[in-house]
Order: sequence, then C-alpha cells, then structure tokens
Amino acid sequence: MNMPQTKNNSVIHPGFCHFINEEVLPLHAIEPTKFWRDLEQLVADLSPINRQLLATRDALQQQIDQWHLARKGQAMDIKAYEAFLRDIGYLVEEGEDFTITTANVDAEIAHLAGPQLVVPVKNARFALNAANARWGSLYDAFYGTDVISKTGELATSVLVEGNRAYNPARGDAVIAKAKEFLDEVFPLESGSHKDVTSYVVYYHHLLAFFKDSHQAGLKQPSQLVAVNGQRSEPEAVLLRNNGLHVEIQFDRNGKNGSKDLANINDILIESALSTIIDCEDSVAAVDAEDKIEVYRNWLGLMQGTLEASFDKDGQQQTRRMNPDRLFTDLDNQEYRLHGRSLLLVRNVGHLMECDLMQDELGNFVPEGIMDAVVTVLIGALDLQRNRGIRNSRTGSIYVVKPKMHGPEEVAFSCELFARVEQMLNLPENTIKIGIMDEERRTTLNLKECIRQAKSRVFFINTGFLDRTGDEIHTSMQAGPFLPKDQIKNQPWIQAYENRNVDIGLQCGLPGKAQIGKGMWAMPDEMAAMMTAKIAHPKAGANTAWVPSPTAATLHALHYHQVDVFEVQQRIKSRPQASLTDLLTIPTIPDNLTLSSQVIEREIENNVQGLLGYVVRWVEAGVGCSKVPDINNVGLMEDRATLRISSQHLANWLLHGMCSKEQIDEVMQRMARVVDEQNKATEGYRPMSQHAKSLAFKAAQDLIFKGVIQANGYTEPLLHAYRVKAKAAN
Ligand SMILES: CC(=O)SCCNC(=O)CCNC(=O)[C@H](O)C(C)(C)COP(=O)(O)OP(=O)(O)OC[C@H]1O[C@@H](n2cnc3c(N)ncnc32)[C@H](O)[C@@H]1OP(=O)(O)O
Ligand SMILES: O=CC(=O)O
Ligand SMILES: [Mg+2]
Repeated sequence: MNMPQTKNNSVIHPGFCHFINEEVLPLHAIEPTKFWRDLEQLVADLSPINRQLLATRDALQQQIDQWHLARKGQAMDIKAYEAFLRDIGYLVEEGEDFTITTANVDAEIAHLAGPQLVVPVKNARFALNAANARWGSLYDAFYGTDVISKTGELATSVLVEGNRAYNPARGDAVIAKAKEFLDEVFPLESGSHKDVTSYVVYYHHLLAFFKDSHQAGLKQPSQLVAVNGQRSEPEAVLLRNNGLHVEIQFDRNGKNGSKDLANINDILIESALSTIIDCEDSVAAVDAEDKIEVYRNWLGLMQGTLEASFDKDGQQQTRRMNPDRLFTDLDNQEYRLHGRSLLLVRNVGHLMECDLMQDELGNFVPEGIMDAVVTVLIGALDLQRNRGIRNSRTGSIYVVKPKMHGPEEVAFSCELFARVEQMLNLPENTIKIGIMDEERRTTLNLKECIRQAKSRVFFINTGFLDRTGDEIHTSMQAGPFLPKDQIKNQPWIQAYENRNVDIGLQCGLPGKAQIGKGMWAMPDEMAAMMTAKIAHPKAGANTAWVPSPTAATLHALHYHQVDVFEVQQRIKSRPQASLTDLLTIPTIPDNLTLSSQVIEREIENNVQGLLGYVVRWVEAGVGCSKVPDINNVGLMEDRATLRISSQHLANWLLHGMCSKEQIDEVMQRMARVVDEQNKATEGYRPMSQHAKSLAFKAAQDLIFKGVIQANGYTEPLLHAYRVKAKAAN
C-alpha cells in the first residue's frame, strides 16, 4: 500500500489511508502527499489547543464542585453564585449587539420552516430513507401511527389485500382526516374537499367540482403552484402554504384512488426539509474500522451513489437517493422541487481521540479534527456538481458541532473550519456551523458563542437532552436532583428554551440561519407528538428534531398551521428570559420528601433504559435504539439520554438518595427484564446470566463512576467497553 509521506512521522491507520487515497482523493484534484502533509500540520497546530480546552473544562468543573461543597447545607444564594461564575470565567461579559453575516445558505435553512430529521450515518438503509424523507405520504403517516386511534372499532375488521392486511374503517378515517387537513390549510371558496368529485386546473386556478355540479376555487388561488398531467384530468396538483408544498396525487386505478370520490390516491407532504446525518450521539464508532464505515456512507450520500439492499415484507428492495421532482407551473414552465432533504453532517465534539492517526509522540488525534477534515473533504464533492443529485445549491457544507462549552470552544471550531477551508482550497466560510446549545456554559454565554461564529453560523439548536445531562453533572455537588420528569418542569428549562430563541432573534438569525428545537424522543407516540410539538413553531423555532420520516411528515403539518416567521417578528422585542431562572438548579427543595416508592420507581426507570441501550451499544455496536421504559413506552435512547440517566443515578447515589446495594439489586432485576425484551434478537448475550457481561460492567461503571466522568459524558466508557467487546467477538 502507498503509505503517505509525512514530515513528522505521524502514523496513519492503513485502512484509513487506503480509504482516503483510493476512494476519496481521486475524486478531487488533491495530491495525496500534499493532503497528508497538510493534515499533519493542521493536527500538530490544533491538537494542543483542543487539549487545553478540555483542561479548562475540568478546571472550571473542579472550582464549581468546590464552591458547592464549601456551602453544603446552606440555602442557595443565586447572586453570589452568579458572581462566582463570572469570577472564574464560566460566565463571560456580553458584548455589544451584532447581526450575523452568514451568506450563501440554502432556502431550507434560511427561508423555510419545517422538520429536521436526524439519522445515524452508520445505518445506510435508514440514512437513505432519511435523505428521501423530504416527501412523505400523509395517508401512510396517518394509517401507520396512533394519530388515528389504534384501539376500538378502527383497529378491527382487517382485510387481506395481496400480502398486506388492510383495515377499511381505518382507511376511511385516514382519508377523512387528510381531507380535513386540506380544508384547514387549502380551503375552498365553498364546500369541503371531502365532497369534491373532481379537480381540474383552469388557467391559473384549481377548480373543484361537486356532486350537485357546482364548482369552487381555492379561497387563496395563489396556493396552486403547479400541475402534472393534463390540466383537465391532472395526475397531480401541487399546492403551497407557508412556503411548503403539498401534492395531491390522483389515480383512478390506484389502491386508494379507485375508491375515492375524486380519485385522490395520496397526499404527499413536504416533510424533512433538512436531515442531520449523524456521526455523533446516535452512532457507535469506536475505532478506525467504524470511522471508515461512517465516512464511506457520508461519501455515498454526497456522491449520490449510496445504496442499501434489504428484504422488507418478504420482498427484496434496493434503496437509492431520489431524484428531484418535476412539475409544470401555471405558465407552462418547468417547476423543479428538490427531491431530497438538505443534508447536514453532525461531527463529534472536542472530547474524544481516535486511532485514525497518531502524532509523532504516539498520541491519538482529536476525533473532532479528523471529522472536520474528512466530512468536509467529502462534502466538498457535492459543490463540484451542478446537476443530478446535489445537496447544497448555494455552495455550503453544513457541519453541526455538538457539545461545545462556551465561546472559546466555538471559536476553536471556527478556527478549525477556517484551516480546513485553506487546506482544501475552499472559499472562506464555505463550511457553516450549527451550534448545539446543549452545554450549560454555551447556554449562559450564547450571544458570545454566536459572535464567534457570526460569519458561518447556520443554526442554533436547543439540544435539551445533553443539556439536561450537563445540568446534572455541572451541579453534581449542589444536592440531589428532582426526578427526571420533574426536572423538565422547572424554571431553568423554560428559560433555556426561551432565551435561545430570544438571543437567536437578537443576533439576526431569521433569513440567514435556523433557530431549532430538540428531539421528540417517543418514536411511536405520534398522537402525543401532534399535540405537544406544535409548541416548537409557536415558540418561534424554524425547525425541530424528529426521530423518523413518519414523524417528519406529521410534524410538517404544524408548520402549515403556524407561520414561524410571523411569530419571530411578533416576539422579537419581548424581554429576554431571566438569567436567574437559568441559574436555578433543579435540585430537590428542602420541603419536598420523595417517598421510597417514588425513589425505587425512578431508579428502576433509569436503570432499565440505561441497560436496554448499553447492551445494544456495547455488544452490537448500535448507537441509537428504541428501548421500552417501565411503562412500556418505547423511548429513543442515544448517548445524550444515557448521559442523563447515568448522571441522575450517580447524583442520587452521591447524595444518599439510595444505596449502592439498592442500585445493584435493581440492576440485576432490570437486566432480566432487558434480557427478556431482547430474547428474540439473534446473537444476543444475556446480561443476567453472565457475570462477565461487558455490557453489564459498562452500565455499572457509567453509574458508579458517573461522578468522575468528564462533564458526565458516556463516550469514554462506552468506547472502552465496545473495543473490548469487538476484540472478544
Ligand atoms: C439527543 C440526540 O442527539 S437525538 C439525535 C439522535 N437520534 C436519532 O438520530 C434518532 C434516529 N432514529 C432512529 O434511529 C430510530 O427511529 C429509532 C432507533 C429511534 C427507532 O428505530 P426502529 O424502532 O428500528 O424504527 P421502526 O421499526 O419504528 O421503523 C423502521 C422504519 O423507519 C425508518 N426509520 C426510523 N427512523 C429513521 C430515521 N431516523 N431516518 C430514516 N428512517 C428511519 C427505517 O428506515 C425503517 O423503514 P424501512 O423498513 O423502510 O427501512
Ligand atoms: O443532541 C441533542 C440533545 O438533545 O442532546
Ligand atoms: Mg446532544
């Protein structure tokens, strides 16, 4: 193999070297020797800064721990606490107002509001599904979820059509609900879409005909934007509201169309406007082999060549990225819609190192630096194309950067991105940064964080899951925290969510960058999501995370109901959410005593979720799982939710809310529950019967060594145990 000639004797992992030299660099006009030398220089220059930033985190944490320990048993004095945080540089002075200058941002980010899907990059089948989730069937989303009740009459009377069961009563309810959506968002001048017998396009108008042969146009005729097929008998009409498209598809012979009064076969919803291809918390990538898999899938997505073949419902399928979608506008010109979600890539944070490369002293290099170089090197391939499967049409590469602590860490990411641009000869500010507001030091200093990235920030987002984990870890010594569910209802979280929007508006994000909200972590609870998640656009967020394409289609409906840009205008001059609320630590107040049952139940719930997630991570390398909680509700678990449960247990143990023996007993019991839940999984290694189960040991360490984990992160232990499990396998 052609090993790179490095100046300072760095060691490059051979598989990684081969991947870059043989699969990536030939697609670029970059000479390998130059690439490796530049990379080595970049690593040499930036690794020490990276390490210094981590040391600062530890030093601040130590001072915060000491402050709380010195005041044990005393009432919290918020003013003194704030002064202390300023004194140690945890809270920095806010500078003058400014407006971000980010340019060349795609419309999905700058001008549209809609769902953001997240997907683990290692799962090609899911990643392709996510890329294609720009368009989703409303009929499937209603039929397949509890948005239409799955109990009672509508769940019965199933027919078998081909090899699929079909429930006509449910089908009718789906169609009725879909047409209610049309009536709400695309109302007719008179009558209901439910009673329409046919639609035609006449000049610039959609005309709906009824049984009694009266006809009606749209109340807002300009909502009709394009058509497919003949205007007198369209195959599809394309409507638009709040910038989002909805396609009514007709087929008189179709599965649904043949039974529908107006031959509507389906209604397609513009769904996931953007998708985060995740290299971070939803993937288990612990060594060069895993990292190459991550990078190779990203390469396939950026080249438009990724494929996944699999068996579904007894049929072999090959999934690829969808092409753009073409219609004819009302002036008979081509109307082109992007066929895929705009893809963003989430790099890892600054914490971990990886074996892709070692410097001349034998140190592994910071993984975040490698992610920046490689994902951008690959992302830049997209910018070379001006036709076919493209991602950004404005020349940007969107990197989501998680887990940054405060302005100096954001500045470091920006410096890293600037260096990568120079190395790859990309125009300045090609690389955009999504700032995850998910660590306490970033929340408290958000304005200054944005200032550091003001020419490249394309989103701020409240990652409330990591943020909750960091809330617990930062104030670990302050006292025992409230049960998880109650932490969510305390003043700090509302202040965090509101302040993120307030500061985003103040810094001029609208029209240039997104203000985003976090994940819906109950993937099967779509009825509940439909009730709860409209709060995100109502709060002035252009986007919010969803766990699946179906959730994207459903959450998209909220952005038809709420005009986010109008909300942003309305709230932009409200008073900023309070810093005092933000600093109020959600520990158990002195006047509240939790019963032993509440304590036991909380421990059981945390332990069950933790074990259910960790066993799949360590043994099978699955980074994101749906794990039932103790009420049997499937929860999306990733490293951020694990950070919460492990830190919560560590905190309760530290403050004597429970004993080690109690946690041990619950762990044994819950291991049996999790083993039972997984018994049908091929190759599953039960935790309860193997004293040496690596997954079980990892779970124990995550709890019992939780207090000493850097910022409460789970990746150091997860990685260590997964490496062992891979070796054992
Ligand atoms: C705090 C944070 O950082 S949150 C960000 C990290 N979290 C995520 O990325 C969540 C991503 N979501 C997921 O991985 C999954 O939805 C899970 C693990 C939560 C649930 O997965 P499962 O139970 O296996 O999914 P389920 O069986 O309900 O659905 C499977 C189908 O949905 C699709 N699907 C589910 N989630 C996704 C997704 N995020 N993107 C694309 N497709 C998806 C699958 O492709 C599959 O369809 P297919 O058979 O046609 O391929
Ligand atoms: O990354 C998202 C979070 O909530 O954490
Ligand atoms: Mg996170």
